[in-house]
Amino acid sequence: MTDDLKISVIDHPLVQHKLTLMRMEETGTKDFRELLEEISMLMAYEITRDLPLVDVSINTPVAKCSSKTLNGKKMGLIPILRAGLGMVDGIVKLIPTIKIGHVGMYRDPKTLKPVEYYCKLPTDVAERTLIVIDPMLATGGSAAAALSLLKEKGAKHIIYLCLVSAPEGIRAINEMHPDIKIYTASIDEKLNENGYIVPGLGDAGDRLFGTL
Ligand SMILES: O=P(O)(O)OC[C@H]1O[C@H](OP(=O)(O)OP(=O)(O)O)[C@H](O)[C@@H]1O
Ligand SMILES: O=c1cc[nH]c(=O)[nH]1
Ligand SMILES: [Mg+2]
Repeated sequence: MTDDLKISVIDHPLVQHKLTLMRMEETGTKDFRELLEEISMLMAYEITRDLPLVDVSINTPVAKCSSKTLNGKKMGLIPILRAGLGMVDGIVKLIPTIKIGHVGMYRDPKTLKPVEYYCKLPTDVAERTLIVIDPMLATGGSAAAALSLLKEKGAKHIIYLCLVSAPEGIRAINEMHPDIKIYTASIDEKLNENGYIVPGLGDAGDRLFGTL
Protein backbone atom coordinates (compact mmCIF):
# COMPACT_ATOMS: atom_id res chain seq x y z
CA MET A 1 0.00 0.00 0.00
CA THR A 2 1.37 3.39 -0.98
CA ASP A 3 -1.76 5.48 -0.33
CA ASP A 4 -0.34 6.76 2.96
CA LEU A 5 2.82 8.23 1.37
CA LYS A 6 3.25 12.01 1.28
CA ILE A 7 5.18 12.62 -1.93
CA SER A 8 4.63 14.30 -5.30
CA VAL A 9 5.33 12.21 -8.40
CA ILE A 10 6.51 14.16 -11.43
CA ASP A 11 4.74 12.32 -14.22
CA HIS A 12 5.76 14.54 -17.14
CA PRO A 13 6.12 12.29 -20.23
CA LEU A 14 9.67 13.45 -20.96
CA VAL A 15 10.73 12.66 -17.39
CA GLN A 16 9.15 9.22 -17.54
CA HIS A 17 10.70 8.46 -20.94
CA LYS A 18 14.18 9.46 -19.83
CA LEU A 19 13.83 7.50 -16.60
CA THR A 20 13.03 4.36 -18.60
CA LEU A 21 16.24 4.84 -20.60
CA MET A 22 18.21 5.32 -17.38
CA ARG A 23 16.80 2.14 -15.87
CA MET A 24 17.88 -0.03 -18.82
CA GLU A 25 20.97 -2.06 -17.95
CA GLU A 26 22.47 -1.51 -21.41
CA THR A 27 22.54 2.29 -20.92
CA GLY A 28 26.21 3.21 -20.46
CA THR A 29 27.87 5.90 -18.37
CA LYS A 30 27.85 8.64 -21.02
CA ASP A 31 24.12 8.32 -21.72
CA PHE A 32 23.27 7.79 -18.06
CA ARG A 33 25.09 11.00 -17.15
CA GLU A 34 23.43 13.02 -19.92
CA LEU A 35 19.98 11.66 -19.11
CA LEU A 36 20.38 12.43 -15.40
CA GLU A 37 21.33 16.02 -16.25
CA GLU A 38 18.35 16.42 -18.59
CA ILE A 39 15.85 14.80 -16.25
CA SER A 40 17.07 16.92 -13.33
CA MET A 41 16.45 20.06 -15.32
CA LEU A 42 12.93 18.95 -16.19
CA MET A 43 12.17 18.00 -12.59
CA ALA A 44 13.52 21.31 -11.32
CA TYR A 45 11.26 23.08 -13.79
CA GLU A 46 8.28 21.27 -12.29
CA ILE A 47 9.15 21.79 -8.63
CA THR A 48 9.79 25.51 -9.05
CA ARG A 49 6.43 26.26 -10.68
CA ASP A 50 5.08 27.84 -7.46
CA LEU A 51 8.00 30.19 -6.78
CA PRO A 52 6.65 33.61 -5.84
CA LEU A 53 6.74 36.44 -8.37
CA VAL A 54 6.56 40.17 -8.03
CA ASP A 55 5.74 42.86 -10.58
CA VAL A 56 8.54 45.16 -11.68
CA SER A 57 8.45 48.11 -13.98
CA ILE A 58 10.76 47.82 -17.00
CA ASN A 59 11.41 49.43 -20.34
CA THR A 60 11.44 47.23 -23.42
CA PRO A 61 12.90 48.75 -26.62
CA VAL A 62 9.28 49.53 -27.50
CA ALA A 63 7.46 50.59 -24.33
CA LYS A 64 7.41 50.82 -20.56
CA CYS A 65 5.58 47.88 -18.94
CA SER A 66 5.03 45.91 -15.79
CA SER A 67 6.57 42.46 -15.85
CA LYS A 68 7.20 39.58 -13.42
CA THR A 69 10.39 38.66 -11.62
CA LEU A 70 11.24 36.09 -8.93
CA ASN A 71 10.63 37.36 -5.44
CA GLY A 72 11.16 34.52 -3.01
CA LYS A 73 13.90 33.49 -0.67
CA LYS A 74 17.28 32.94 -2.24
CA MET A 75 17.91 29.35 -3.20
CA GLY A 76 20.52 26.73 -2.39
CA LEU A 77 21.25 23.40 -4.03
CA ILE A 78 22.57 20.55 -1.89
CA PRO A 79 23.74 17.42 -3.72
CA ILE A 80 24.29 14.36 -1.55
CA LEU A 81 27.64 12.98 -2.74
CA ARG A 82 28.39 11.24 -4.92
CA ALA A 83 25.34 10.47 -7.00
CA GLY A 84 23.63 13.80 -6.27
CA LEU A 85 26.40 15.53 -8.21
CA GLY A 86 24.88 14.17 -11.42
CA MET A 87 21.81 16.32 -10.85
CA VAL A 88 23.63 19.62 -10.28
CA ASP A 89 24.39 20.83 -13.80
CA GLY A 90 20.85 20.45 -15.14
CA ILE A 91 19.44 22.49 -12.26
CA VAL A 92 22.17 25.14 -12.42
CA LYS A 93 21.29 25.68 -16.08
CA LEU A 94 17.78 26.66 -14.95
CA ILE A 95 18.78 28.60 -11.83
CA PRO A 96 22.27 29.93 -12.61
CA THR A 97 22.65 32.02 -9.46
CA ILE A 98 21.84 29.17 -7.06
CA LYS A 99 24.47 28.61 -4.34
CA ILE A 100 25.70 25.04 -3.96
CA GLY A 101 26.50 23.20 -0.72
CA HIS A 102 27.80 19.65 -0.56
CA VAL A 103 26.94 16.86 1.86
CA GLY A 104 29.09 13.73 1.60
CA MET A 105 27.22 10.64 2.69
CA TYR A 106 27.66 7.00 1.74
CA ARG A 107 25.64 4.01 2.77
CA ASP A 108 27.61 1.31 4.55
CA PRO A 109 27.00 -1.76 2.35
CA LYS A 110 26.68 -4.12 5.36
CA THR A 111 24.62 -2.10 7.83
CA LEU A 112 22.91 0.14 5.20
CA LYS A 113 23.47 2.99 7.67
CA PRO A 114 24.61 6.39 6.34
CA VAL A 115 28.18 7.54 6.99
CA GLU A 116 28.78 11.29 6.76
CA TYR A 117 32.19 12.31 5.40
CA TYR A 118 31.87 15.89 4.16
CA CYS A 119 29.80 19.02 4.66
CA LYS A 120 30.36 22.45 3.17
CA LEU A 121 27.38 24.79 2.97
CA PRO A 122 26.63 28.39 2.05
CA THR A 123 26.91 30.43 5.27
CA ASP A 124 23.32 31.71 5.09
CA VAL A 125 21.39 28.42 4.79
CA ALA A 126 18.77 29.71 7.22
CA GLU A 127 17.71 32.37 4.71
CA ARG A 128 17.61 30.06 1.69
CA THR A 129 15.17 27.60 0.24
CA LEU A 130 17.33 24.48 -0.12
CA ILE A 131 16.78 21.81 -2.75
CA VAL A 132 18.43 18.58 -1.59
CA ILE A 133 19.16 16.27 -4.51
CA ASP A 134 20.01 12.58 -4.72
CA PRO A 135 18.82 10.22 -7.47
CA MET A 136 18.02 7.35 -5.06
CA LEU A 137 15.81 7.24 -1.96
CA ALA A 138 16.10 3.65 -0.73
CA THR A 139 15.92 3.02 3.04
CA GLY A 140 15.86 6.79 3.50
CA GLY A 141 18.84 6.65 5.88
CA SER A 142 21.09 8.92 3.80
CA ALA A 143 18.37 11.46 3.08
CA ALA A 144 17.16 11.54 6.69
CA ALA A 145 20.73 12.07 7.95
CA ALA A 146 21.42 14.80 5.38
CA LEU A 147 18.17 16.60 6.22
CA SER A 148 18.91 16.42 9.98
CA LEU A 149 22.40 17.79 9.35
CA LEU A 150 21.03 20.71 7.33
CA LYS A 151 18.50 21.50 10.06
CA GLU A 152 21.30 21.41 12.68
CA LYS A 153 23.15 23.95 10.55
CA GLY A 154 20.11 26.22 10.63
CA ALA A 155 18.19 25.34 7.46
CA LYS A 156 14.48 26.11 7.77
CA HIS A 157 12.99 25.57 4.35
CA ILE A 158 14.03 22.40 2.50
CA ILE A 159 12.69 20.53 -0.53
CA TYR A 160 13.93 17.00 -1.25
CA LEU A 161 14.17 15.86 -4.88
CA CYS A 162 15.01 12.33 -5.96
CA LEU A 163 14.59 10.36 -9.16
CA VAL A 164 13.59 6.91 -7.90
CA SER A 165 12.15 6.17 -4.48
CA ALA A 166 11.12 3.14 -2.46
CA PRO A 167 8.05 3.19 -0.20
CA GLU A 168 10.31 2.35 2.77
CA GLY A 169 12.41 5.50 2.23
CA ILE A 170 9.44 7.76 1.66
CA ARG A 171 7.84 6.53 4.88
CA ALA A 172 11.08 7.15 6.79
CA ILE A 173 11.30 10.76 5.58
CA ASN A 174 7.58 11.37 6.13
CA GLU A 175 8.03 10.21 9.75
CA MET A 176 11.34 11.86 10.60
CA HIS A 177 10.92 15.04 8.56
CA PRO A 178 7.17 15.64 8.13
CA ASP A 179 7.85 19.30 7.27
CA ILE A 180 9.80 18.44 4.12
CA LYS A 181 8.13 18.19 0.74
CA ILE A 182 9.43 15.26 -1.33
CA TYR A 183 9.39 15.01 -5.11
CA THR A 184 10.22 11.94 -7.18
CA ALA A 185 9.81 10.64 -10.72
CA SER A 186 8.82 7.18 -9.51
CA ILE A 187 7.67 5.25 -6.46
CA ASP A 188 9.09 1.80 -7.12
CA GLU A 189 7.92 -1.48 -5.65
CA LYS A 190 10.23 -2.29 -2.75
CA LEU A 191 13.79 -2.82 -1.52
CA ASN A 192 15.60 -6.11 -2.04
CA GLU A 193 17.63 -7.96 0.61
CA ASN A 194 20.67 -5.77 -0.16
CA GLY A 195 18.72 -2.55 0.25
CA TYR A 196 18.56 -1.87 -3.51
CA ILE A 197 15.43 -0.42 -5.04
CA VAL A 198 13.39 -2.90 -7.11
CA PRO A 199 13.21 -2.49 -10.06
CA GLY A 200 15.25 0.72 -9.56
CA LEU A 201 18.21 1.39 -11.80
CA GLY A 202 21.07 -0.17 -9.84
CA ASP A 203 23.75 1.85 -8.07
CA ALA A 204 23.29 5.39 -9.35
CA GLY A 205 26.75 6.60 -8.26
CA ASP A 206 28.53 3.70 -9.90
CA ARG A 207 26.57 4.03 -13.14
CA LEU A 208 27.15 7.79 -13.19
CA PHE A 209 30.88 7.68 -12.58
CA GLY A 210 31.66 4.35 -14.25
CA THR A 211 32.88 2.69 -11.04
CA LEU A 212 30.85 -0.50 -11.45
O1 LIG B 1 18.21 5.61 1.14
P1 LIG B 1 19.49 4.91 1.42
O2 LIG B 1 19.27 3.48 1.85
O3 LIG B 1 20.38 5.64 2.38
O4 LIG B 1 20.26 4.76 0.04
C1 LIG B 1 20.35 5.82 -0.87
C2 LIG B 1 21.76 6.33 -0.94
O5 LIG B 1 22.60 5.34 -1.55
C3 LIG B 1 23.26 5.92 -2.68
O6 LIG B 1 24.48 6.46 -2.33
P2 LIG B 1 25.77 5.54 -2.07
O7 LIG B 1 25.84 5.13 -0.64
O8 LIG B 1 25.79 4.43 -3.06
O9 LIG B 1 26.95 6.53 -2.31
P3 LIG B 1 27.51 7.09 -3.69
O10 LIG B 1 26.54 8.14 -4.15
O11 LIG B 1 28.84 7.62 -3.33
O12 LIG B 1 27.58 5.94 -4.66
C4 LIG B 1 22.29 6.97 -3.14
O13 LIG B 1 22.86 7.91 -4.00
C5 LIG B 1 21.79 7.55 -1.85
O14 LIG B 1 22.62 8.54 -1.30
O1 LIG C 1 18.89 1.04 -5.50
C1 LIG C 1 19.74 1.76 -4.93
C2 LIG C 1 19.80 1.91 -3.54
C3 LIG C 1 20.74 2.72 -2.99
N1 LIG C 1 21.61 3.36 -3.79
C4 LIG C 1 21.57 3.24 -5.14
O2 LIG C 1 22.39 3.84 -5.84
N2 LIG C 1 20.64 2.44 -5.68
MG1 LIG D 1 26.47 4.42 -4.81
